Amino acid sequence: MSDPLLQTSDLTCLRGGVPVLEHVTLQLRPGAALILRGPNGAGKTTLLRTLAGLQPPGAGRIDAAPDSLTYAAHADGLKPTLSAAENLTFWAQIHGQRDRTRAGIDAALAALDLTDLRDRLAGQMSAGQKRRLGLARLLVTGRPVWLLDEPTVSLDAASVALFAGVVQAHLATGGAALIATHVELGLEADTLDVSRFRAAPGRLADGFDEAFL
Ligand SMILES: Nc1ncnc2c1ncn2[C@@H]1O[C@H](COP(=O)(O)OP(=O)(O)OP(=O)(O)O)[C@@H](O)[C@H]1O
Repeated sequence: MSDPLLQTSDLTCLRGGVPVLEHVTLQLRPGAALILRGPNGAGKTTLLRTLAGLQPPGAGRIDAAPDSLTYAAHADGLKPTLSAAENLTFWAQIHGQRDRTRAGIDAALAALDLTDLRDRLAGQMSAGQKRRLGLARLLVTGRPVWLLDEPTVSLDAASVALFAGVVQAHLATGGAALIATHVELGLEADTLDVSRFRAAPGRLADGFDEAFL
């Protein structure tokens, strides 16, 4: 069996400096998707943010190759005054994919059914179109592990199916995905209910840095 692309052991995840999850142990191997479940407030976003490096763990380990993770958060994170193609070019460049060709950008647009909107400013797109463009960014990062927080928000049924196909194709090429979602994506994947890692009511972690609210 191939080595995991992402592995945590005994991880404590903090929010606002207070432990939300404790003893999180998971593995993600090439070709695998893991669906994160749990009621509102259970800690799915907190776990993804911690894995993405947006806040330091309170304890435990995260093992992944350098620059192997990319995070698609609740917000689309688009530049409204750039076109769809310009947004993807920008995103490819900040992920060090400077040689990403026009064909690569166009392929990402096509995968999310955005070819006709190639030159449309992101700020002039509908909510679902913006979300599809936000998801197309994943394809130009060159990163194998996708951390996805409610990726299907604003998507209609056809777009949910389209996106599920994009994830499936990513897995088929040896990628992996950790997906927090309340929606059934139809992927062959294990599920993990983060409620089982709920931390005991806690106090502010030692050395808490307010930069990580
Ligand atoms: N900035 C913050 N400071 C302190 N606590 C926070 C902060 N953001 C979220 N929390 C708390 O952390 C806990 C976990 O929130 P989180 O956003 O990870 O849940 P979730 O499982 O993603 O929920 P949902 O399904 O609603 O998206 C919640 O109790 C929430 O109120």
